[in-house]
Parts: sequence; C-alpha cells; structure tokens
Amino acid sequence: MTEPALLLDDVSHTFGGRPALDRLTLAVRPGRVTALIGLNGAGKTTALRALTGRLRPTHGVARILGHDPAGMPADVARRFGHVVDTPLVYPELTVTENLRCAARLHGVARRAAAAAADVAVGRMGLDPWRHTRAGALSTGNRQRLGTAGATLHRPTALILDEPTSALDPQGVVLVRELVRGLADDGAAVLVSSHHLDEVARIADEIVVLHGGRDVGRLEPGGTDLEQRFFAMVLDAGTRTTDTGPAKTDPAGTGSLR
Ligand SMILES: Nc1ncnc2c1ncn2[C@@H]1O[C@H](COP(=O)(O)OP(=O)(O)OP(=O)(O)O)[C@@H](O)[C@H]1O
Repeated sequence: MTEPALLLDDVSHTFGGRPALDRLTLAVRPGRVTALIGLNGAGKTTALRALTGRLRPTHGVARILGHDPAGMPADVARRFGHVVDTPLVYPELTVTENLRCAARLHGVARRAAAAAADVAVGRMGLDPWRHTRAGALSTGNRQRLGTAGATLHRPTALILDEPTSALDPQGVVLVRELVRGLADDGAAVLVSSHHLDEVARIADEIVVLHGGRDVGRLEPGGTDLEQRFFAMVLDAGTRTTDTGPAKTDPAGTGSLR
C-alpha cells in the first residue's frame, strides 16, 4: 500500500487546558480525497492547522509528503498546496498578478507561471475579474482566487479548509471538478466542510469529528448520510469542547451550520 501523503498520527492539542484535538489519526494516500466533517467547534480547522505546521500540536506527529510541515525542504513545499484560515492573497495586486505570484512562490518558472495563471483564471471562472485588484473582489471571488493560487502548480498534497463556504453553485461545481481532477492525477486531498451533500460528491472517505475526536466514518455513496452523521455525533456525546448539542437541519439543506 502507498504511504500517506498527508498524515496526522495520534495528534492531540489543548487550548488553555481545553482539548481541541484528542488522539486524532488521519492518513490520506495519493489519489484519495478525504473530507473532515463536524459541527462548529469540532476541531476541523485545528486539525488542518496542525497538519500545515501553523500549530504545533501538544502531542503527536504531523507529516506532509513524509516531512515535518514546519520544516519542509523547498522541493517538497513546492508539491504542497493549502488554504487554511485566510488565503494568501495580496489585495493590491490583480487576480492575474496574484496568480503569477502564487505560481512563482510554488517554484513555477517565470514563463510557465503566466500560462499557469491563465489556466487557473479559466478553471475557477475568474475571467471577468482577471484585471481586478484582489482587494476589490467579492468574498466568493476572493475565495475562488485563494483556491486557484493554492492549486495552480498541481500539488500532490492539498489541504482546503471549507473551500466552498462562500461560493455560489457554479463555484461549488468548479471546486469539485478541480479537487477530483487533482486526485485523479494522483494528489492526496484533505478538505473540511459542513456540507454533507457536497462532500459526498467529491470524497472517497468522510471522517466525522466531534469534540476533537474521530467518531466514525461515513460512506460517501451511502444513504441517509445526515441521519447517520447525527447518530454518530449523539453517540459520541457532548462531553468535550464547545461543540454543543447536535443541531437539526430544519431547512433540509444538508448544511450543518
Ligand atoms: N486559537 C484558539 N485559542 C483558543 N481556543 C481555540 C483556538 N482555536 C480553536 N479553539 C477552540 O478549539 C476548538 C476547535 O475549534 P476549531 O476551529 O478547530 O473547530 P472547527 O471544527 O473548525 O469549527 P467551525 O466549523 O466553527 O469552523 C473549539 O472549542 C475552539 O473554540
């Protein structure tokens, strides 16, 4: 079996004594998309921050392509892409300039960077805004730009924290195609989301987090995902963090917000 390209091994983290992650182990192998799903405060972003090296976990090990994320060699860092917290976008630069910059930062040669930026503009539906300053973009288009910048070098390991949270239905489809395309080319992708319907369409595996713990897996092709999600969360109890009681979804949107 191939080695995981993204790995959290027995990772725990506390904030001021409060557990945010509790012995979480997660491995994403090349060609696979894993979705992390959970209620607000479940620990999704903390897990992704630990994996990207933005947070040094209290216990356990994080690895990106076999390396400590806080000290990746440059050639490994160039095969990695991520958007966690705020996307790396320069507000004073245009969409195209930002993407060229992102390509260069990921080690793409100058001439190829211009071409990669053009492809990324098209792929994320940003053509009407290619000469717009990033600071003047709508929230959704800024999110499209962040995702484009993190993926235009075709990373082999990719982490996206709620990549569709601000997107319209067209943007959701574009992100889905992008993520699936990268995975089909061999990338390992870890994506967090609140939207079961959406992750069921792109993920090979759905990991349910609650109170910082892995409380079970959902089969993306399965039925009654939402019911099974809430059953897992209720089973796990409400003993940790500020996750709070499980919420229902009266609007039937499939959103867990
Ligand atoms: N910098 C921080 N300082 C203190 N507590 C934090 C910090 N970041 C996260 N937490 C706490 O850790 C727990 C997990 O938070 P996290 O942001 O990882 O959850 P999440 O699943 O991403 O939530 P959401 O769906 O709301 O984005 C929560 O109890 C949160 O309050």
